[in-house]
Amino acid sequence: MVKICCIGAGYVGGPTMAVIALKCPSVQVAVVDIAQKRIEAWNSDKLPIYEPGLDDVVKQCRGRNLFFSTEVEKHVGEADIVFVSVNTPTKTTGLGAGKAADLTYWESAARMIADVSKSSKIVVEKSTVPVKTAEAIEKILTHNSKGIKFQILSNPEFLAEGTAIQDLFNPDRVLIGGRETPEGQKAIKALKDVYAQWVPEDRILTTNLWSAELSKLAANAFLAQRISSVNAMSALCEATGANVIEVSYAVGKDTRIGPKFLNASVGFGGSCFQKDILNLVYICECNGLPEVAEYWKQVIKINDYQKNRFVNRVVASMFNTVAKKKIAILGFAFKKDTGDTRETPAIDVCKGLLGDKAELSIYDPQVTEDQIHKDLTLSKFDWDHPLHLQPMSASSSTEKQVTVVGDAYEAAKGAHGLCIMTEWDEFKTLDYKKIFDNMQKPAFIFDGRNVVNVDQLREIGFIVFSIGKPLDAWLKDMPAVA
Ligand SMILES: NC(=O)c1ccc[n+]([C@@H]2O[C@H](COP(=O)([O-])OP(=O)(O)OC[C@H]3O[C@@H](n4cnc5c(N)ncnc54)[C@H](O)[C@@H]3O)[C@@H](O)[C@H]2O)c1
Ligand SMILES: O=c1ccn([C@@H]2O[C@H](COP(=O)(O)OP(=O)(O)O[C@H]3O[C@H](CO)[C@@H](O)[C@H](O)[C@H]3O)[C@@H](O)[C@H]2O)c(=O)[nH]1
Repeated sequence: MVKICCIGAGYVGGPTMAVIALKCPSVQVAVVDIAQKRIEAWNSDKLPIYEPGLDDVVKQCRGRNLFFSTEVEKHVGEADIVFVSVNTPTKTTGLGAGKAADLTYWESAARMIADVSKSSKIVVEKSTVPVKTAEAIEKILTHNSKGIKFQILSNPEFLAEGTAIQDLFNPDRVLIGGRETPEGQKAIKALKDVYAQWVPEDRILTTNLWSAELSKLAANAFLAQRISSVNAMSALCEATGANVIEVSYAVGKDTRIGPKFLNASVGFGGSCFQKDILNLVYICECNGLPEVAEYWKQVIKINDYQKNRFVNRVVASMFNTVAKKKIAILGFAFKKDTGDTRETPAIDVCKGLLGDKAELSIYDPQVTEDQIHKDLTLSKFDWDHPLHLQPMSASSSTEKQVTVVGDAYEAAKGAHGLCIMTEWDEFKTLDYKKIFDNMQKPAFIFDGRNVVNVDQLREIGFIVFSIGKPLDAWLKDMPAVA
């Protein structure tokens, strides 16, 4: 029986290994982590992450051929294939701070693999890493390997949160990079055999190591660039009277461009796009390519511009001050169908409004009160470390200005304005007349996700701002400069 061990029971390690266990009943899969609470949650009825379809997959194989454990060394020692799916945050100090990937967790995992291994292993990079990381990992593994042979593969993950199970069941492609030696090719085949149990052969791509590592950064940069492109257009739409929904539909009808990933928004969030582009920028700079670095940096600059523009629009519309005004925040997760708040644009928007002394009432169907308070006090990039290494307590000043409530109506009660930060389906069907009746007047809605029906809300009496849509007269008279 092939034994797989995955180091890192997070958003990638957990769902990916659960699907491998489901689709390959003859493979034994152990997912290990240093975070005891996370492992306890994986072994309980309340899994540590919310992901549609995940509960069902875990229930089918947990205890059969899927195990979650803190016995990291034991399971690594026994495995034939070791996936490494640990955090690769942006460095906050030292060389490359603010851009380069921090490989501390990866390196410590690699050293541990080298220390505990008594048999040859395939080590798979599942985390997103800078191109050429495999070379460094190889050095660490072979330095102390007591004659044991390790083959390194790059197998980046392309799942998106909220659709992870669907993406894993039916991936656009699985990418496996390895050494071009006979041993490297043998290792590629062993991993390919695992995926081939459910992924059609023509969707399993094999490349050299560096192409696989770089393709992951490239794919995220291309995806994020589409969003920044449409968001840049949204600003121009607001200035000219064009409607970004119509523009992106017309643009996406060109089969060379395609319709997906062209939704204008308050900005992209999530644990990957910004981190991976910063990483790409740093690699370009290190390789003497400042023009290429500058090109990709612009994707992040437009994203920051979009979030600032949104805050300025809120404040400028409300007579240039939100001090002591209640503002409802609907949605805090970085996208719908997840409780994940890493790099969510809601954090920047809330911090911007708190800076202008607003009082926020926040509702999200999946994000806990604790998480929201923590997010509003954590420093940039601190979130991307194992849980027990993150600061725990929220600051009392934020706690005074922020309340977290259990539904959208409560959040909006008595508020001057309402901001939609996540495109949860339930926000499309709220009783906006009831919300309007319970708000201060004039009542404002700022839709950062284009989910509301602007005409209907204007008829009810709201002043409505929806990203990239023609502005109503009130907003035209109150220009917001980013
Ligand atoms: N989240 C996504 O959608 C996504 C998609 C594709 C790729 N990725 C990449 O995958 C990697 C993991 O991302 P994630 O979202 O799953 O992160 P995560 O924070 O949810 O999970 C990482 C886990 O690794 C554990 N860990 C860290 N060091 C460890 C060690 N030495 N031994 C054992 N466990 C250790 C942490 O405790 C944590 O539970 C990152 O490189 C990320 O860029 C993420
Ligand atoms: O048209 C769009 C599409 C997305 N978004 C936003 O972009 C962010 C990222 O969304 P998405 O890509 O769907 O989720 P992630 O889970 O971050 O997945 C991305 O990042 C993962 C981690 O690397 C990759 O594996 C995935 O392929 C890649 O899509 C979210 O804030 C979305 O709201 C938009 O604003 N407009």
